Formats: sequence, C-alpha cells, structure tokens
Amino acid sequence: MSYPQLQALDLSQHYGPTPALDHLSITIDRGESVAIMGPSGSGKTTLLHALAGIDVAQSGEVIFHGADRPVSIHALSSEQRADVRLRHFGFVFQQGLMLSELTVVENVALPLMLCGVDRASAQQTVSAWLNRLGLAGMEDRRLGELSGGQAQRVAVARAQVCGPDVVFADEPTGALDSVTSGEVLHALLESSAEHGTTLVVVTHDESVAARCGRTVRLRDGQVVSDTAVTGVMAP
Ligand SMILES: Nc1ncnc2c1ncn2[C@@H]1O[C@H](COP(=O)(O)OP(=O)(O)OP(=O)(O)O)[C@@H](O)[C@H]1O
Repeated sequence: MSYPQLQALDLSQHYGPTPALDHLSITIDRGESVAIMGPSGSGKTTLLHALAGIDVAQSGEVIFHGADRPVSIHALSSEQRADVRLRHFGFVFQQGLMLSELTVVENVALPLMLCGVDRASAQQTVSAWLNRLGLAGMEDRRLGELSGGQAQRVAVARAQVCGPDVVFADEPTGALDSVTSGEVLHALLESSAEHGTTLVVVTHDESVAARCGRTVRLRDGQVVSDTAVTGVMAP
C-alpha cells in the first residue's frame, strides 16, 4: 500500500486576529511538485514551516511518511524534528542558511558530515552534485564571493546532497533576475524529478508555479484553490 508523503491535518496557527493557518488540511503525494501561492500574509511560510517541522502549529498535526513508518511530526521533540529535517528534508530559502564564510564544497558537504558520511564518500557525492549543477571549478570559492544565481545553485546542491524525501523551498528565486531564476528553478525541478523527490515551493511567481505539477493557493490561512496540471482538485 502506498501512503502520501505528507499530510497536514486541521492545522491552525494564530498570531493575531487573522489566522496564519485556519483549520488547513492538505495531502502531498510522493514525487509531487507543489507550488504554494497566495497574497502576502496568507500563511504560505507558516504552512511550509509546519510541514517541515521547523515550527509546530498550535493545533492539528502533520504526518510524514518516509521509507518506513509514518511519523507524526508535531508529536516529536525539537531534537527529533531536527533529526527528521536533517535525514529526510532539504531546504532552499531565498537567503540565509548558507554559510558565507565557508567554501562551496564545505557548504554542500555539511549535511553529509552531520549525517556521519565519511569524508571520501562525502567528497565524491559533493563533486557529482557540483558538476551536475554547473558549479565545477568553484569548489574553493567562499559563498560570499558568488553571484546570487550561483549561490542558489549551491543551495540546491546542499538541499539534494543527502537524497532527501522532500525539498522545501521558500521563494528560492525571489532575489534573482528572470533568466537566473529560470536556471535555478530548472536545477531544482530537474534534480527533484530525477530522484523522485517531493518538492514544496512557496512562491509569488506565477512562472515558477507554472512549472510545478500542482498549485495550492492560500488566503487567510485556508486553501482557496488546489489545481493539478491534469485538472482542478477539491480544496
Ligand atoms: N513569528 C510570527 N509572529 C507574529 N506573527 C507572525 C509570525 N509569523 C507569521 N506571522 C503572521 O502570520 C501571517 C502569515 O504569515 P506568513 O509569513 O506565513 O505569510 P506568507 O503568505 O508567507 O507571507 P509573505 O508572502 O509576505 O512571505 C501574517 O499575518 C504574519 O504577519
């Protein structure tokens, strides 16, 4: 029997009078690419953080189905959630997360080292990803010396290097011009499709959403539309 990759069940989160998440439920299947859209303040980042176990919503739960048993993300301690994030999830954010003082190789190798992969295998895996993403020759550059597009391709390599089940991206191309944005998005979508990785992308950019298999639109913390390439799914 196959299970969905992620299920958010009846999530609610209030910071003020308008809910950031309002009894929101969503199911994401393995290998899907899902764009989360909606106006500013509609709850996109709050939803991404709840799905990825970065934060825990005030009510509801998130079930993650990895290779083995399902895990209730919200029932885990913060250390356990950090371990799930390290072993099963990858992240590409608009900025931050990357360590500008470290080199390209060091940034990409970091999650592998944290997972206990030995140095030789880590080096091999990192070089394969850097070649793949057109970053060969930049191994020893510091992140702070790269262009925005190069840095985001390093972020994609780092998100994918441990072979995650899910990559979460929050405005991954938000700071880039349209050509560079297209290249980074291509790298993200192609590498996810090739490895069967589930992709959840928060974006304001319709051209990013157009290249995902499904678009979920939020307003005031609720799903107002859920459209797959093959048709419209019920919210
Ligand atoms: N840590 C926080 N403290 C207080 N309010 C918050 C916090 N995080 C989010 N909010 C509020 O929750 C609502 C949803 O925020 P969220 O960042 O999820 O929206 P968003 O759709 O991602 O917005 P944007 O597109 O502007 O990034 C907003 O009203 C926001 O101000």
